Amino acid sequence: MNKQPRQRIVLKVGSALIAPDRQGCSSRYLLAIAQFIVRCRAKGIQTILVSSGSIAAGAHRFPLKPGSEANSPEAQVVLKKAMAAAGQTEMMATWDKFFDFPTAQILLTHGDLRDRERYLSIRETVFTLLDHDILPILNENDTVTTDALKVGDNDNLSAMVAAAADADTLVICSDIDGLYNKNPHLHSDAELLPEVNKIDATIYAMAGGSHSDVGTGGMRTKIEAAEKASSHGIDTYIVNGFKEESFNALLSGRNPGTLFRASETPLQERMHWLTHTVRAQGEVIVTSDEEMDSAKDCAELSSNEVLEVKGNFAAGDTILLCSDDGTRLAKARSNYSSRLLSFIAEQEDPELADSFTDSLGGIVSEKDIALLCKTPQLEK
Ligand SMILES: Nc1ncnc2c1ncn2[C@@H]1O[C@H](COP(=O)(O)OP(=O)(O)O)[C@@H](O)[C@H]1O
Ligand SMILES: N[C@@H](CCC(=O)OP(=O)(O)O)C(=O)O
Repeated sequence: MNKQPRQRIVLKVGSALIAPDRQGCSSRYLLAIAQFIVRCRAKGIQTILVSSGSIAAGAHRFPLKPGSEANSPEAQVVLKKAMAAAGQTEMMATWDKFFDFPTAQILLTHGDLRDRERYLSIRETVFTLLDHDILPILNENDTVTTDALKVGDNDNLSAMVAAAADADTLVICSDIDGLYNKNPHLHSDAELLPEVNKIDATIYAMAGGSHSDVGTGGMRTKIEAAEKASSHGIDTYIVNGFKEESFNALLSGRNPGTLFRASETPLQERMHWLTHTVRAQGEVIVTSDEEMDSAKDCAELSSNEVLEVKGNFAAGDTILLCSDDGTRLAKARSNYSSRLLSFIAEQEDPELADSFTDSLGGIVSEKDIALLCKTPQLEK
């Protein structure tokens, strides 16, 4: 489905705004946010909500029983999943009562987003809901997800949703005015950055973690989200969701927080998905003198140039191509499993190795390669 010639906003609302004291959902801050959604829609701006808060909203249903074992990390995870299940319905009911139009719930995990078919299916569902003036409300499906399958924070999730939905703006509503040059909860002289045009290691170095009982990720995950969104041509705002003025400012075209400008050379949808949504299942190390400046160069990779195969991956999984000096060259879908590729790469006779790839095809295909601009391994 093609991008429609209209504005589309993804609004991400953090837990602190939904269930600030973990005593169920509170309408205290949501009214201004709901009004913003209503006013966006009245202006013809399509709106999608990514709402955190199921765990914080459900927490009050699980008072700690005397002598219970709920303090071990494993028990905490189990408890949070149950809180999310109980809190999600309460959270949806709370949003629903603000609107005189229908809402729809979409719960997903990273496992859904990294699978191309499921990703496209989510995309089409969102477009269909928007076409019918229904407000999509998304959250991670915390109850079913596992470490391997989760996105883990709704900042990154909102950026993946914004890219999937071809949005032009992502608004992250937080408990603070925007990105400061250092954590303002620790440094009284911290200064707010109104605009960020380039996200690099200096910007990441400004970000600390969360200080609240309910937030996940702090500023770091918001910058990651802004980086993902920007490279898909999406402007990202971090604003203070506690302040009604933030929403008035946005509606009148002013920036109330920090604006991360969209890249002027955005990635095309499929390349963006490969770069920012899919996670690599393994690595293929190639000699650093290899020319890897284009997708065509990568697609011409031969098994003789493979130095090492790391991790366990199946044919069709995504891998990182790295050079032996640690530079990340590209992300690509592998046409080989890790076992088969290792077997071929270990052949001492280059002609024999070539004969395998001649009959089985290239290690990666040109259409499934996203170049990574030669980023160092530990950039962030
Ligand atoms: N450089 C920074 N600028 C602003 N906030 C920061 C910074 N570094 C760390 N933080 C913390 O990030 C918090 C916001 O993230 P988080 O607690 O995850 O909330 P949310 O629920 O909105 O996602 C701030 O309240 C602050 O404590
Ligand atoms: N999916 C979780 C929220 C995770 C999250 O990122 O929370 P937050 O930092 O408050 O946006 C929930 O619904 O409780």
